[in-house]
Amino acid sequence: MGAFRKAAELEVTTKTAVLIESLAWLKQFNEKIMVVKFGGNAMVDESLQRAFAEDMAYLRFAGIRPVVVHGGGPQISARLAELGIQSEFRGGYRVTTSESIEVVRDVLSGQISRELAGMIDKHQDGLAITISGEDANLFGGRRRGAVVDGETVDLGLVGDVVTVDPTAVLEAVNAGRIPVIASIAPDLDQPGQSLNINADSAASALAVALGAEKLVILTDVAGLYRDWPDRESLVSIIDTEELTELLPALESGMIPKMTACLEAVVGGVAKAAIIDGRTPHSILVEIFTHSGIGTEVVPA
Ligand SMILES: Nc1ncnc2c1ncn2[C@@H]1O[C@H](COP(=O)(O)OP(=O)(O)O)[C@@H](O)[C@H]1O
Ligand SMILES: CC(=O)N[C@@H](CCC(=O)OP(=O)(O)O)C(=O)O
Repeated sequence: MGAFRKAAELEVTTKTAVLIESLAWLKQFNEKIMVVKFGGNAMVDESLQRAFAEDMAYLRFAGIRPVVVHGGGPQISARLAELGIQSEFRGGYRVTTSESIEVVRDVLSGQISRELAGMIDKHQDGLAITISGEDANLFGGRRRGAVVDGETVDLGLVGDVVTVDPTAVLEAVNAGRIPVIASIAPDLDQPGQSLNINADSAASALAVALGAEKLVILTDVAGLYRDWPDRESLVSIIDTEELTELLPALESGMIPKMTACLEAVVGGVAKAAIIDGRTPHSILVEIFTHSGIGTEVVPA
């Protein structure tokens, strides 16, 4: 009986400590915009998507204003494979043809945005609103290449976000809604043409334009590893100067991801964090505890 009571008391003390630790963060982030990028590799099963939707509702009802930008790389590759089209990545970006851009749009705006919004809406009708980067003048893009082994290579219909009109997103957020955004943009140089935008870089450009307090990127690794794949080399905090030096040594998906964090923080976002989205509710630990998790990028 004594031991049982002690265990119960300890459980209450632990829960109380976690709840009260969140007070500092609830105050800091109250009514602030937080851009959350949900990577395609972090949403590989429905239960992770459901937990993510729950977290977004949690943030919103805790007084924070979350804005979701989602990816869908593995899902786009799967759909292309069904159509007999092979995926090719260069420098972390998908080489995109006029055929594959239609698939990119279909999977991102037509499928994933709707699925995520539907799951968020389960917490309150009309809580989420889907917005594509092609809607309401949200993004304007310009074609870009990638640098591979010191050479610039062509990526086809791939772009950077060069203009952001955040009006529609701000209207949604001010109405208490959670925007769910797909990373595709009209090409400013070629009217009628769409460009495939890496979702990390779209999230970063949007975070800067919105003056977001924080950018959080959910992926399928614990964070940035300095000597990938050495699991002992996880970086917990890095400033923009050190990251600028490290960037040329990075490979594959980490290139757009860390570039996005760097550009967000240089652009005025106070912090950018990369966390493991495969652990359900990891974002709550990142936001509401002192130690956080994953890798945090801060100003130099
Ligand atoms: N230095 C590094 N640190 C962590 N992950 C790395 C690193 N270099 C390459 N990677 C790879 O990058 C992947 C994450 O990028 P990506 O697949 O594009 O994710 P997402 O779909 O979430 O955008 C990791 O799963 C890992 O395989
Ligand atoms: C240009 C480019 O690479 N675009 C990405 C867009 C989706 C994305 O970024 O998805 P993740 O966040 O899951 O990687 C692609 O086609 O895969």
